Parts: sequence; C-alpha cells; structure tokens
Amino acid sequence: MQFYSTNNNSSRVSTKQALFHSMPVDKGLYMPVSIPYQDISFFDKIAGGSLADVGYEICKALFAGEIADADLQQITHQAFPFETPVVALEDGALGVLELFHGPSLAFKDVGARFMASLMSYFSGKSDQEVHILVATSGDTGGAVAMGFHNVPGVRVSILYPTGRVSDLQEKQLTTLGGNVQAFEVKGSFDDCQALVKQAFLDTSLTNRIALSSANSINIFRLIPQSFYYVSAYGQSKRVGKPIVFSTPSGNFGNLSAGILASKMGLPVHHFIASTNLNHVVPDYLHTGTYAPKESVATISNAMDVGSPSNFVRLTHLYGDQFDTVAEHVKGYYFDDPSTEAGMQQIYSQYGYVACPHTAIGIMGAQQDKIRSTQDVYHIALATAHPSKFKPLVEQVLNIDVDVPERLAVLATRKKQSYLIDPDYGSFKEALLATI
Ligand SMILES: N[C@@H](CCOP(=O)(O)O)C(=O)O
Repeated sequence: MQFYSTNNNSSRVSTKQALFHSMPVDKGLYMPVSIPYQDISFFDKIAGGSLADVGYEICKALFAGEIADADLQQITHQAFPFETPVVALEDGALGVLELFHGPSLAFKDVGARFMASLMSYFSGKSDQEVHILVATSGDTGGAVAMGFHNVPGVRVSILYPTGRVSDLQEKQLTTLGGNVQAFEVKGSFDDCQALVKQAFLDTSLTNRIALSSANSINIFRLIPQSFYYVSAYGQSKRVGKPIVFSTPSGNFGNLSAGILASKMGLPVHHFIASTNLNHVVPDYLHTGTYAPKESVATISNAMDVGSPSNFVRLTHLYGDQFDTVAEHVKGYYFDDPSTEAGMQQIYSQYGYVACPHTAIGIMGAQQDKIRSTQDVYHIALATAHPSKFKPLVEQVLNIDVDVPERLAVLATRKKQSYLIDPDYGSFKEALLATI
C-alpha cells in the first residue's frame, strides 16, 4: 500500500513509514492512495469467518505482494483472539455490534492490537526502540497500554485529562508499569491531543526518539477497525435487509473505518454519527459548516472531543463533496439527561445494559429508524463494556454490574502518573526526564 498526506495529494509513503511515522510533517493525515475495491462475492465468501479470518482476508487484498500471506495470517491471528458478535435487540430491525470482548473491554483493542502485531512484524527487522505517544479521553489509552505492555523494543507514554476519565479507565492507564507510563494533564482531551501532535512536529524531539502514534491519527488504527464492519455484515446477512451502522463518535476514527470498509465495496445503506454534546460533526452534517470547539465534559467521556482528528479523513473519503457526505452520513446527538434516559429505556425495553457511549449509538439508531422511510437493519456499535463505568451504570439503572476479572484486578493497584500542565514545554521536559 501507499499513502498520501491529506495536505499534499502527490506525496507518497510506504506502509512501514505510515505505520511508524504516523503523521506527515505537513500536519496532514495519511490516507491510502487507493482502496482496492472488492465485489460482493468477496464479502459473501468471508462472511461467517472469525474476526481474525475476516481480517486476514482483507489484509491479503490490501497488502498483496508486500507482506507474505503467512505473516499476515500470524499478524491477524495474534491480534484478534476474540470476536465481535452482533447481538439482536429487535429481531430483524436493530442489533448491537459488541466490540468490547478484548483485553481492555473497549473497541480500541482491535486497532491497538493490530498495530502492536504489525509493528512487531516490522521491528523484528530493526534494532531501534519505538516510543508510542497516545492521547486518550478514556478508552484508547487502556487498549494501547495493554496491547503494547511488555512488547520488546516499545515504550508507551499515555496522556489523559485529569478528572475526566472513569476510575477503572484510569487504573488501566496508570497501573501496568514496565514499559507503560502515564501523564495526567491538567486540561481537556483536546489539550492532550494537541501536545501529542506538537511532539510529532518537534524535530529536536523526533531526532532523539523514534516517536509513533497509536491514536487514530495513525491510519493503521483505522484499517483494522474496518474488519468488524465486514464481520457484522457477514453476521447479519440472514436478515436480508440493507445495513445502517450507528457509530458512537468522538475523534471519528471508528466512523472513518466504517466508511473505509464501504469504499472497499462493503454494502452499507448509510452511517450514523452519534455523539454527545460535543456535536461539531452532526452540526456540520446539518449546516455544511465545520466549527471545532472546546470540548465539554459529559458522562460519555471517551467521546469528549471538540476538534476531531479524523474529520479531514471523513471528508477525503467522500472526495470533499459535502452533499455526498451528508447523504451517506446522518448525525444525531444527545445530552447527559437524554443519555441516562436512553440507558434506562434500552434496559427496560431490551434488558440490555449499555454503557453511556453504546447507549448513544443505540439512540442514534432509534432516531434514524423513526425518520427512515426504508426497511433497513440498524446496527449500533457497542464500544465499551458497561463495567468500565460501573458506578454510573449502577446508579442510572439501579442494578449491580459485574466487573470482568481482567478489569477487577486493577482496582486495588496503585496509580502512578506524572501530573503536568497543559503546555508543550512542561510535557517535553517531563517526557525527556523519564527517558
Ligand atoms: N475516544 C478516544 C479519544 C482518542 O481517540 P482516538 O480514536 O484517536 O484514539 C479515547 O477513548 O481515548
């Protein structure tokens, strides 16, 4: 594969460069020069396979002649020892695609583990240590920490906004130790993301350390996320209706991954961008004007992003044609009281316990269903396990929520983090002091 920068259509880098350098120096984002189109028989043939098998078949189409089939088989099967099942809420009308069965209990495991696996494949051929920088509003950090923990030749630094992630999310970020360290930033997720982006453009730093990103600014976080859309198509074929995906969205990597799958040929009727009060993209879809804002804190904290990194990819995927984007992507947003009411309605109607992010995805699907004139199958993406937000979910639904063992063991561990101001000088000094 080759990649261009969204700021320079004629630039070209290889898979390895895009993976390790993550972000072009011109401040754009990498995009595939071409997305190999597959006809429907391809998707029908791989339907029903495991996530690892689906990923392997797509990788063969993407990386043919570049990475040997046997290596792709190893990369995908090492990355995905779990599944992403579609669970029916309303038979033939509404389902949830559960993406939280991986180690960190969030959809980010898919991208983070694929990246770790692919980086190990390439760095097996080099001696240089890679330093992964990642900004998180809650879920990415945990998945990256677990995905790269104790991976030889890799060091991980996580930046998160103090007081704006759940207790168990914070434990995932701050208790692993070893090659994983956390910086607690006195600011918002957008501040964390800005610090990471500035680090990539700081040559006095990048000349000393081989920096790489595991946020969705890295195109190799998005490519594997397209696999579960394909898997969901396979699992839902029996319904026999066009599919609409409702994607809870913050940085818009997850939605961009779905659109990438549709550009590969996956039949998707349309997408829904479901957000919380950080609704700059739904606003854009309604007005045509994109106006990033300061993020506001909500109970669906992982989606508290005011300036989504992947907006530019979203528009590039549709050739910068607003009418095409607006036709294929609908936007809905919900404030906290509506989210809590939605969690209650989903529990009482379907007996389904949804985290606030997943609830927003389901509510987006329900809103769209009301407006839809076509008989379609709505699939909402369930992005995180409800236990990651145990106190909130228990209080809103008045139930006990069990915490899976892999998360429960973290609860008694001691948090270790570096508290820093949200300015680049403080971050750089703190980062260099740890090396
Ligand atoms: N929602 C994210 C924010 C970072 O987004 P990413 O997709 O760029 O990693 C989180 O939970 O950290």
